[in-house]
Amino acid sequence: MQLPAAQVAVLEAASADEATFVDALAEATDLPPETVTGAVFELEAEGLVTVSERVDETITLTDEGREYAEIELPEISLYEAALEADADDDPVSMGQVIGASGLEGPQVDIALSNYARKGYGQIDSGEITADPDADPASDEEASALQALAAGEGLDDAEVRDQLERRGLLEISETTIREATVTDDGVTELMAGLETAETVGQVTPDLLTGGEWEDVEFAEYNVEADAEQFEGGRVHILRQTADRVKDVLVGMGFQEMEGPHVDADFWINDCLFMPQDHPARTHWDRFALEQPTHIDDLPEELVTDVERAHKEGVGPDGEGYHSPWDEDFARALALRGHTTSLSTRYLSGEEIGEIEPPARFFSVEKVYRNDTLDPTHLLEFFQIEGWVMAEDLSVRDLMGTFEEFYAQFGIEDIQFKPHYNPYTEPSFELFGTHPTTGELVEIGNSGIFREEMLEPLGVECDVMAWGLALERLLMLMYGFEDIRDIHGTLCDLELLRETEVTY
Ligand SMILES: N[C@@H](Cc1ccccc1)C(=O)O
Repeated sequence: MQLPAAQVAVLEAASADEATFVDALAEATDLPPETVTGAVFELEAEGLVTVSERVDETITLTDEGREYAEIELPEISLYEAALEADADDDPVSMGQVIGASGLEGPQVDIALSNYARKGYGQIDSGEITADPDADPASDEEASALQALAAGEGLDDAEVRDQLERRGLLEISETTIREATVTDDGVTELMAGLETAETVGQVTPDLLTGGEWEDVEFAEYNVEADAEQFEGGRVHILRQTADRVKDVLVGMGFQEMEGPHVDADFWINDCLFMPQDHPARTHWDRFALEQPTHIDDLPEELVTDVERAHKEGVGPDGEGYHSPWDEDFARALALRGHTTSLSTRYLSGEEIGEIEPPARFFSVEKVYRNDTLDPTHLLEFFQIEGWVMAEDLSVRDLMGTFEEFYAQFGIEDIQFKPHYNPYTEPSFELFGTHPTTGELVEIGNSGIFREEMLEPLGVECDVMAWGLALERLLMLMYGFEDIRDIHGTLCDLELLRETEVTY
């Protein structure tokens, strides 16, 4: 029998009595392991050897993991500082405890995001408590890091996954293959093997000399292990945002654009949000220090909005009967929702008066001073949208959402009655998380009230919404913590491997 040189060498080096590792065959034949792997598969295809394989895992600590194994986990430092500050009796200021803990930079985030999860205590609105019964000495993640640093293994899969997610260890997998010569292989070996010359690479000489016509070319081995390349790619949030835009354009919507920093007038007053509404003080807006106020507001609109706030609209109108201050409306802030774009467009300020029927959307960033947690970020993307047409009803609103979300494979939208000062009726939207099965709030919506539309000069119905792009991603890709896709704690593997297929 004639076989390529590598196969002859491998078959001769292998044994019929026991399985031989590819690495051992590589050493015995003096061939690179990938060549041996290729040869082994080809011999298997000829029925001359059998191949068995298993996947071996090696766990190694990252630099950060090694650091925590030596010093301690940031959440433990935070816990110790909180205990020291007597946080087991009363909640104490988080800033003070962080200062005392000696944690700095990203470690603060890391400590905060693991603290409550691991039962060290609670963090709420700038205050921290420490559970006196928590015991850092029995912290499973800390013990696992120490065991790994000491060269021991780690069997607890849950702890291992958690540490991997935290980027404290890396798991690499290698496929180990072994070959055993079959009876047919033995027969061929006894009969004597001849070496067939094969050519792996076409050269200019082969081509110009015409030799290529007579040589035998080596076959491609598509199963050989190859190096994995991790190039840059578009973030799944961006990919999904682009997809959302495509879907909305497909549904007949036009895109709105506008300032990230805007006057409260456009963000709140035009939405019939009373100036003493708790959200306007406690919504923790990010105010601007420089400049503090907008220069221009359309005068006539200011008068009409003020009147709606004070007296309401129509003959039986009811306003808020509370003071309305133009200076307050001129104050600048990072927008807490993109409904500021909707008020700008509806007022005619952006592209002139809009005639019904019309549909507009934006997929843009908004800013809220929330507490960072698995479902809340301080900056996130809102899918804003509105439809202006005669005689709109809640059926139109729900139908639009069903059509929109179905494009992303989400077919079980649920609605809950809600309240917004600017819509009546109002609905929150929920979807089911694919892995936890929990209901996740994904948006807020409603039909704009007269008190909002009349001053803007809109004479027909407008239904509108603000949906959370990141929450849509959670439903689509099944991750449970928004920080898996954003920021310093993101899950690189998830970002690398998630296919955006819709
Ligand atoms: N502005 C609302 C969303 C919304 C927009 C338009 C109408 C109703 C609700 C929010 O941020 O939650």
